[in-house]
Amino acid sequence: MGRLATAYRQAVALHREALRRWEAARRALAAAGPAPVGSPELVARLARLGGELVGPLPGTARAATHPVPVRLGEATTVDGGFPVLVPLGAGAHLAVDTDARDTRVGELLRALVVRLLAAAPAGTVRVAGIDPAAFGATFLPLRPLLDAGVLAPAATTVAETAALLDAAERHARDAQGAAPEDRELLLVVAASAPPPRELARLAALTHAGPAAAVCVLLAGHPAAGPGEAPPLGATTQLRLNERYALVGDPPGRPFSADGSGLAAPVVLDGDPSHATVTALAGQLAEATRRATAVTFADLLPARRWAESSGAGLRTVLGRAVRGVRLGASDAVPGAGREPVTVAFDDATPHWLVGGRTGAGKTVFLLDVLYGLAARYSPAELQLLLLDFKEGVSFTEFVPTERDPSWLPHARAVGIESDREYGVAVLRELRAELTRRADLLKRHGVSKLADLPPNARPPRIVTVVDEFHVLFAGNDPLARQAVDLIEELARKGRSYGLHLVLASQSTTGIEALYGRAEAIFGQFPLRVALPGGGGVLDPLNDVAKALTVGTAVVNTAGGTAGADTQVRFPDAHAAAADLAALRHELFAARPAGARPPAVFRGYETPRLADDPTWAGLAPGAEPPLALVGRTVDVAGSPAGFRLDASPGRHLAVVGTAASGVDVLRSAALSLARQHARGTARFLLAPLAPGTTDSADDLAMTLAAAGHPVRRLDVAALRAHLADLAAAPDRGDRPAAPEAADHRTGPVASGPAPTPTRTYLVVFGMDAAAGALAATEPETFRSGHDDLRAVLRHGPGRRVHLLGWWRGLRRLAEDLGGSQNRDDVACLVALNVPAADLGLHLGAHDLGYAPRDGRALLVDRHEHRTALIVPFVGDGDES
Ligand SMILES: Nc1ncnc2c1ncn2[C@@H]1O[C@H](COP(=O)(O)OP(=O)(O)OP(=O)(O)O)[C@@H](O)[C@H]1O
Repeated sequence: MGRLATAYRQAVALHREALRRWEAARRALAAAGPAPVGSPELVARLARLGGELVGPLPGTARAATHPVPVRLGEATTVDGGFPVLVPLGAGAHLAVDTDARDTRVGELLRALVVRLLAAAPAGTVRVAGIDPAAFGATFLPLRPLLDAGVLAPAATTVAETAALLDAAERHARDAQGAAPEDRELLLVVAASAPPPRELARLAALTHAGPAAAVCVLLAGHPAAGPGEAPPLGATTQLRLNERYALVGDPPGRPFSADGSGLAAPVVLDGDPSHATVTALAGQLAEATRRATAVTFADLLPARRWAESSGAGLRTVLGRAVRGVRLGASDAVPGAGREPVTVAFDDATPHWLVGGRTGAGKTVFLLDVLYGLAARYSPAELQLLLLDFKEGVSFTEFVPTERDPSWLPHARAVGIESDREYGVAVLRELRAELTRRADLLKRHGVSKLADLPPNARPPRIVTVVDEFHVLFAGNDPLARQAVDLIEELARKGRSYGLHLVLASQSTTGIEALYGRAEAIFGQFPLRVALPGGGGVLDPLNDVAKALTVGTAVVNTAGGTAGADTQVRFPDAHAAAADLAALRHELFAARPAGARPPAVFRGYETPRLADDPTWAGLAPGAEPPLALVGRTVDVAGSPAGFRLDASPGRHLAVVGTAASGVDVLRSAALSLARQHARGTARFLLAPLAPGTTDSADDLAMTLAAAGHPVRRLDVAALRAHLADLAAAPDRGDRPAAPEAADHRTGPVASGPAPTPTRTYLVVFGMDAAAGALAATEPETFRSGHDDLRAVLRHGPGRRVHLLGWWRGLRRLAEDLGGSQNRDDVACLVALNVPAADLGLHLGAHDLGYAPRDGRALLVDRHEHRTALIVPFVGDGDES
């Protein structure tokens, strides 16, 4: 009877008090005059008013620094009900004697979580759940909050609980050291009591005070005497009976004078609706996204090109993500603002970047490159950019038709690079390393940083995207690439040469077996993007929970504990800003700056577009037969000088139809180096389907004023005999053929005398039968004549340009591979590398035949190079 009477008195008193405050606040609000709806002033006033009556307005409570009143249910009295609010937040906790397997407790806990989250500004409360008894089921209805990143997956095992407590204790320590406005509240919700050890740690958190910014909601904690459960500090205790909850005195705001708590029984609030949870999660996710968004502008320095690369290069990657790791693989990210800076210097000379496809690797690299390019002038920094995937990672740094600007730091850019191109770039770098070693020696110093500023060359950052392609396979090329990378990684630090190797898979690269440690040991800075945990130590699993737009940066070779989680901006989304910066840097480029050398693996170069072709003019001696572009850093012309040495002929070998184009390029480029009418072309389209090409070529040559004649097999045979027998005939045209294709003005004047003869045979192998036959009178075969022409022709200004569809046929025509020097210039198309090696007597050619590529071999010059042959479209005239 006494208890009921007390409850009644308390209820009436609470009602009166509430009415009194309401009235006072209403009057105060009115007296203060009107405030515009939505104004911060009105919000602040309402917040004060609301906070005093029923709890804070949504999104305004500073629960990270002060307890805030949160409703937990309704007290029932004979006069009716009234809401019961208890203080929760930093330093104010709640315990229930029953665990969440009682549905009322689960519902209450969820309601409190939702209310606290709703009350505080977005991003200032994070929630971590412990639920050993129900294996996390208590938190399932809050799933949208998990997706929004404010709730961590529940700890259900002892290990997970211990890890969570580690994190919570770390959080408490950090918060105690942080300014109040920087604190975030960690709400630890135990749906059932963990084992005694962990329970004791949880209890200790309730004694840590408000500065620790922790709030504990602990269910299944009987408010029993000492010894049975660790005592809790600053905690409102709830006891459940069959129908009601009895609410103990809240810390600092007791209901009773004697410690007996609220005298009225309380009906606890039920679950928040799913719609409420979803809406809240949506708001929080959006607010978190906005609060933590990092923009491209965050990466840029206040002034362009203001920094010196003497001691190294630095740039801002993004912002640190402040997060509590809550278990083996989970993190609840918080909104960090501190910029994360990374460097290429003595401590972190090279970087290894990992991330699955679509993880944001390209974006990350663009962020880094623009960040560096904005800070350092081209005199301080140069870039070599190699991309081995299909894509457009670095295209924006090179001039295009649409945008002729380029990044002035870029020296060479490879897009969809060939491995051979990659190796060529690495070779250039090694040559640079040697040059720098000499430079350092001359100045008597041991590293770039010690050179006087006026003698110091720029640091060079080489980025290799999808580097596993470069090392793919176990062929000589892969081994060369690995050797070069190892040397550059080892020595680059002192010489200002820095490497960034990025890949979706950094393991299982055969060419690296046994050497990965030695090589990657030189890459102390590791960047793990989503799916890129392979670049970290196997024991370091921080990268597991990464989402696109975040990365783990580790400065200790991936070892756990040296990690910073960073959020970086989406460079793709800021394309306009990037372009603006690029144009700004382009406009500021030094006088005489040259665009980067560009290699586009997908490109099919045309003779007519080639700068070397454009520069060809009559009178070149010896003339150059252009066939394509070399796969090297400069994209240098691929061709052969046809001088007077025996064997200066061209054999194009392979079944690929591009053989026709190669011959065409060679013939047209040669023609361009002769004055009108001074070169004679004998065209023999012997392989099926080559007649049109030969006719087309004939017309173009004739239009350029050169005498042209079409030959069939018999005529070829006859001409070979003629050319072999009459040493001086090469200089003169045979009478009837000279005017065959003459057109235009040339026909009107006296014809100049051709000084060279080019015999262009489309499908030399088709003539094998005819050449094998012996002349009855002379006993000479066509092969005898051919071989005589091959040996003596160049001396008489006669050169053969032939396409053989098989290597064996070529060898037979030459009379065995011992005569291989008789045709010293070779363009091998789709010829198996082993056969080619055998023919050339060369091992380890490192050539893999593929579309759009050929191997150029000049036996006289000991030159072997991968080339991209020209394709013809008849535009060269
Ligand atoms: N910081 C970021 N914030 C938001 N979105 C991002 C961020 N970084 C990348 N993305 C998005 O992720 C997608 C993939 O990015 P990106 O092209 O860089 O991936 P990648 O790892 O290079 O993929 P791939 O290897 O397949 O080319 C893009 O749509 C990009 O807009």
